Amino acid sequence: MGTDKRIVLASDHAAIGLRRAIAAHVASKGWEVEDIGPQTPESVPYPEQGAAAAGRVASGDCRFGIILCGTGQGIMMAANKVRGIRCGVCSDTFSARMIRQHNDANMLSIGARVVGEALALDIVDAFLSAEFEGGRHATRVDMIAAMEG
Ligand SMILES: O=C[C@H](O)[C@H](O)[C@H](O)COP(=O)(O)O
Repeated sequence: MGTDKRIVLASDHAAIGLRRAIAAHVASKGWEVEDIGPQTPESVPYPEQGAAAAGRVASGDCRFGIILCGTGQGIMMAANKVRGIRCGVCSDTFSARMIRQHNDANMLSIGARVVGEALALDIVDAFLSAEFEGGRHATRVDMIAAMEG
């Protein structure tokens, strides 16, 4: 299977259960899942987990990344420090679709203490089924890339 159907998942300790549910869900949709963990409930710092997942996307080894922490915010901040990563936190399906269509996001972050499992799976589906629209949006995404120096 090529990298176009490979997705990396990672979380901190606050989102293990939801991460596993998402992993099973995307695997059932035909995605090859690389799950960075953690697998045990001990506290793990979200910056390390976000950076690890972002590295897999930035390297081109994974097409997308889905990351989770309690709010989705901290791990998103860490992932966006990695060159080439565009990650948004989503608690609704509209935003999940729009960060693909307008922002060409390559990572999605979800807060496990914010949204329930059913909504989280819908958010994942919205993200993975949307396509970047290019055009005027590409110009703006290029401006973000230019900020990376
Ligand atoms: O943005 C940070 C995340 O929400 C973390 O999951 C959260 O800060 C972890 O908190 P705690 O260490 O109290 O479980």
